[in-house]
Amino acid sequence: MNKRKRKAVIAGNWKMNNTPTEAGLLLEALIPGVHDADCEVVVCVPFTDLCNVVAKCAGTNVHVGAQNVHFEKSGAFTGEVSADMLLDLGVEYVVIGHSERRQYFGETDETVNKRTLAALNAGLKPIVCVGESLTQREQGVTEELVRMQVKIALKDVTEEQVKNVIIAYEPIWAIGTGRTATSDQAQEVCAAIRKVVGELYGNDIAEGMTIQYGGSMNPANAAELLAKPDVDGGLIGGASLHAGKFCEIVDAATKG
Ligand SMILES: O=C[C@H](O)COP(=O)(O)O
Repeated sequence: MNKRKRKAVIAGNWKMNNTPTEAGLLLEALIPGVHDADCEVVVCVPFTDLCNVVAKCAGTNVHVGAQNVHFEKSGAFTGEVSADMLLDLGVEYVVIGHSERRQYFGETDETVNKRTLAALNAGLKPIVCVGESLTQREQGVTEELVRMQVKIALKDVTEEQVKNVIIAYEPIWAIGTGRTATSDQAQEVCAAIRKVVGELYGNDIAEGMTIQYGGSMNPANAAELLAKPDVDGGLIGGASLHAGKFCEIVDAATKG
């Protein structure tokens, strides 16, 4: 039993990796390795894997997420997937506003807000990503930027709904680079996020919110990052593609 204030959420973001067949093989190794985890375990997988992954995770403690959702309910939006479609498949979580979507697919704070509302209205739990570029960090605007990203993402989200939101702090310069934020840097920004949530919704809601860190989290640095009081979990990219590494991170969160 760990001493965390909040239950940690360890989410693997597979990004554009793993065919349905490969997903099945990865889960065969992963599921037994996390069965006694004392944290929430989530895998956020490509749309094409969702059906198989939901079936494979049924009856286990592994929860399933998607990596994006469209904000309209239905209609002429070729290539898009709605929140109701995900929910009907048995999906529980959805990553929204990942920096790769902001960088390569024109995602903005406004569309992040629309997707967050669509996910919440359908009953999905959004994992909303925020974070600064290296230039923004060097210019000293990290906190200001992240505050703005959080405020816009949560516009019109009700007090009841925000209890189902997870915020993932992902400094862009730490994603896939092997360059992790120090545990103090991660703590500082996660605490700033909790503060702005407190200003918007009050301290009780802010204290209950799960705030993850993401950016080159791995078995070697997870325990130190997760030991910080405002870091309630991780959004893991590269290391989530290896069952052994992912299980070690889950283990670090379990030991707390
Ligand atoms: O969503 C996950 C993050 O982008 C982190 O990716 P990474 O662990 O490969 O740096």
